[in-house]
Order: sequence, then C-alpha cells, then structure tokens
Amino acid sequence: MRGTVLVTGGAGYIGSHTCKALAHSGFTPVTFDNLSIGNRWAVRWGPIEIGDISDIARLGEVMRRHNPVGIVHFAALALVGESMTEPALYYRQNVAGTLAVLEAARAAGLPPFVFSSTCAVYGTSSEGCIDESLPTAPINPYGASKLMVERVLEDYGRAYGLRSATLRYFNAAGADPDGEIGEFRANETHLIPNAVEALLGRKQALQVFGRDYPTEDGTAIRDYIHVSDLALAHVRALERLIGGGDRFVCNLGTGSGASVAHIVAMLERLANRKLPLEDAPRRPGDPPELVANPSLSKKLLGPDLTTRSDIETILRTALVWHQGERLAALAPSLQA
Ligand SMILES: NC(=O)c1ccc[n+]([C@@H]2O[C@H](COP(=O)([O-])OP(=O)(O)OC[C@H]3O[C@@H](n4cnc5c(N)ncnc54)[C@H](O)[C@@H]3O)[C@@H](O)[C@H]2O)c1
Ligand SMILES: O=c1ccn([C@@H]2O[C@H](COP(=O)(O)OP(=O)(O)O[C@H]3O[C@H](CO)[C@@H](O)[C@H](O)[C@H]3O)[C@@H](O)[C@H]2O)c(=O)[nH]1
Repeated sequence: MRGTVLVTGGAGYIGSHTCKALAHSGFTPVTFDNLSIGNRWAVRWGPIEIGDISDIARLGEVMRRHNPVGIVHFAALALVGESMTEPALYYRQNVAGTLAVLEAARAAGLPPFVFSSTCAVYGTSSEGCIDESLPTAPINPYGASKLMVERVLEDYGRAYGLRSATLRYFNAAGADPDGEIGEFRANETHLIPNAVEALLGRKQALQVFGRDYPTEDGTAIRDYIHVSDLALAHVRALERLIGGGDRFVCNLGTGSGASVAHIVAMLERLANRKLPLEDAPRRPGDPPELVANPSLSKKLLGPDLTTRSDIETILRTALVWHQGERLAALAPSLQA
C-alpha cells in the first residue's frame, strides 16, 4: 500500500469517485465528511470519519490516527445560485472551513494538499478558451470563496512550505463507468442529473435557465468533464506532489463546450424519447460560457486525462447509473 489519503467530502459526488481512483492506485482513502450532502453508501473504498471541517480538534485527532501522506480537500458548498442568496454561508464553510483543515494539517506536518477550485474564479470569460494566465474576477460568492482559498494556499506555500495543487475544474459530469457510484444529492440543482431524472419521468420537466444568452442557440455553454477523468487527475496531482513536485494551479476541462440545448438533444437521441422542458429565466450568477484551455493540465498530469469526457460517454454513464444503480444504492439495506 502507498499510504493513507485524507479525503474531505469523500462521500460527495467527485470525492467518492476520487476515493475509488485512489484505492485503485494503491492508496487508502479515509473520508472525512459531515454527510450534509454526501451519501454514506458512496463511501466504499476506505473508512469514513464523520465530522465537520470547522472542527479542528476532530480533524486533528483523525489526522493523528491515520497519518495521511496527502490530503484531498473537496468538502465545500458548491452551488453558484445558492451562493448569491447565502454568501455568509459560503465564506464560512469554504474559506473558514478550509482554514481549519489547513491548521489541522500544519499540526500534522503539512502533507501535500490537493484543492478543489473552480472555473468560477474566472468570472465572465472573454471570447474563446480560458487559460490559467487570464485574470481572475469571480462574479458570484462561490467563485470568490474559492479564489480566497487559492491565495491562502499560495501564502502557506511561501511561508510554511506547503506543496499544493489547485485544480480549477470546469463542470464535473457523468457516473462511474462500472456503475458503482454516481451523482445523487437530495436537493439536486445540476443540469445533467436533473435532465436525466426528467427524462426518466421522476421530475415533471427540466427547466432551461435562459434562452437569451449570446451563444449560437441562446442557451449557456459549459465544458463538461467526466467525473472519473477528474478523479484520475486528482490521483496524478497527488502523486506529483508526493514525488517532490512544486505547487501548481491548473484547469481541468476538455477544451470543448456544450450548450444546454445540445445536452438536451443528445439525451433525447440516446434515450429515443422526448425530454419535457420548461423555459425559465437566467439563473443569477451564471455566466454565458465557460470553456477550458486544458493544455497545462495535459502537460502536468498526462495527455490521456480526458478519455471518457466526450458528451456521449458522459450522458450514457449518467443514464445507466440513474436507471439502475441509483435505486440499488438507495436501498435501506445498503444505507448502514
Ligand atoms: N460538481 C462540479 O461540477 C464542480 C466543479 C468545480 C468545482 N467543484 C468543487 O468540487 C468539490 C466537490 O464537489 P461535488 O460536486 O462533489 O460536491 P458534493 O456536494 O457532491 O460533495 C461535497 C461533500 O462535502 C461534504 N461537506 C460539505 N460541507 C462539509 C463540512 N462543513 N464538513 C464536512 N463535510 C462537508 C458533503 O456532505 C459532501 O459529501 C467542491 O469543493 C466543489 O466546489 C465541483
Ligand atoms: O436544471 C437546470 C440546471 C442547470 N441549468 C443550466 O445548465 C448549466 C450548468 O449548470 P449546473 O449543472 O448547475 O452547473 P454550474 O452552475 O455551471 O456549476 C457547476 O460547475 C461549476 C464550474 O462551472 C462548479 O464550480 C460548481 O460547483 C458546479 O455546481 C448552467 O448554464 C445552468 O443555468 C439549467 O438550464 N437547468
């Protein structure tokens, strides 16, 4: 075994897929999660320690017991729309919460640290793909809270020698290709799970937030990256830091964007049925278009980073999981 990795938010969507990828690479993932959003059944590749990231004493005790060779920090609130109405919550959880994790990590000798940042730090992108040299100018408190942590990591690196990777993901999507885990939150707001649930008749309709964006079909464009590709990127980022690599910041996306209307059309084609739609106003805080320039991530983490990230594979894996495994995962016998 290659040692233990502390995964905050390991019961969540990206965290659980990353635990699987870590375990497959020989690490033991230890999930630290308060289960406020994540699911107990999604923690399958290592132990869970229930706790809140604001609780430094609990974090310290868990770190002393497991002595991690690295920390992957996912735990956060992550909804653009909610951050517009509840900014205090976002700054408390995402900024103060991360400071608590970092303080506990200092007491544990500052193991390498991989941080979930977001393309929301860029704000409203200029024309074309976004690369890491663009200025950061978040337009919502969620993006602002992540950018603050990026700065903290920079300063911890300079002053305390913390080696960290800041990964600015674009839109995580899809489900584990083996069908073991997928995207499930009690109050879902994300496009693809909402669309799939509407397609399967579990939701009345998919709301389309805005058809008046300055894009070709009027709907907003995002760069969707398969969650298992994201998970692999975390393992590689951690390996790079454990191997002595320096602090780095990079995008994780594919370089091509898909509009809401494109996702809808592709889902209808794959399932061979109509998706019930309802037009709605733009969601506050949503930029029209966010697409990554993925060159730096491919250089640092490998050219084969996005092999599962074509829209068809993303939607097929999401559909398969929502159709079958989600029901099995939610069965009471598996909840213990
Ligand atoms: N989903 C995306 O498309 C996306 C894109 C960019 C960045 N991110 C970032 O990736 C990370 C994970 O996103 P996700 O989509 O898997 O989210 P998620 O909501 O599915 O998972 C977050 C996990 O953190 C846990 N958590 C939240 N607050 C906590 C606290 N105070 N203490 C302990 N545990 C807590 C939740 O229970 C949940 O298991 C977040 O930091 C998010 O900002 C996500
Ligand atoms: O029911 C829905 C849900 C979403 N959308 C639209 O679909 C696009 C994608 O929305 P969503 O899936 O909610 O993702 P984002 O708001 O782009 O945010 C995700 O992706 C960001 C990076 O772009 C991350 O930082 C966030 O944590 C993560 O929630 C946006 O234009 C939404 O307006 C709809 O039209 N209907």
